[in-house]
Amino acid sequence: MITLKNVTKEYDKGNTGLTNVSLDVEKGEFVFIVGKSGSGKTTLMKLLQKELEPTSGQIIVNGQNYKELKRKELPKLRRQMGMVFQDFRLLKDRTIFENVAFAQKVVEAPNRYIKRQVENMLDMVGLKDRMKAFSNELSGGEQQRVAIARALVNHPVLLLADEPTGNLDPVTAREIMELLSEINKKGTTVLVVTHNRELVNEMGKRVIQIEDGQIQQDEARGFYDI
Ligand SMILES: Nc1ncnc2c1ncn2[C@@H]1O[C@H](COP(=O)(O)OP(=O)(O)OP(=O)(O)O)[C@@H](O)[C@H]1O
Repeated sequence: MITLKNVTKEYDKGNTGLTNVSLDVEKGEFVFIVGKSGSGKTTLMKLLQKELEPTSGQIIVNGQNYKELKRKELPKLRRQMGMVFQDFRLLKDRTIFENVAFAQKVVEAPNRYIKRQVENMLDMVGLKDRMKAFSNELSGGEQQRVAIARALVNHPVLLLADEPTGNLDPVTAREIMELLSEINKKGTTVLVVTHNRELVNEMGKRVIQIEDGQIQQDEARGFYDI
């Protein structure tokens, strides 16, 4: 699903985001990305979204070599990926339904189809009965569920989550991580950047540890031992 070959990302003024990173993630995997602040985790996520270009090396996601991708093919690539962030990033003046439907409107699906899809997604995250509420009427955990529904409504093959539990209390964080795990069990490949040591150690998933822009450790049933 994801292949990185000798990927280096240097920022202006000589700051290095990643150095010579090679990595393979198979379809259907669940992977935690851990590492200290400034180690390069967000750089990796941005490279995968093609928000940043690597200085050198190759990135191939879902069979698409980023170097060969034309600008007009970018929206299609992005639709194959769902994104979830620490700060939820919902539209505050819109209802829950509209927040999720918005992602579908972008692909110009027919209204009846949109309604069914949005309701299915909100049902999956346990918020169908709140779909007329506004996002500021929801708790942090509920807002993150909406963000997850929005990320999945176009049926992406890959879900990228950057610190999805960073703003949540421990109980809610566990619920959100379990939801991501359930989504993964249904077939979506999931990458989660996190500082949540307890949940990483509990869940027994693959853990890739990044240190100073390089992969320090990559273990199938890893631990967060930084
Ligand atoms: N836009 C930028 N311009 C210059 N340097 C940058 C830029 N973005 C990141 N960096 C540098 O690249 C390195 C990796 O940063 P990155 O944001 O990927 O780390 P991170 O592991 O996501 O950190 P955190 O856990 O704090 O979010 C850091 O040294 C950072 O200062």
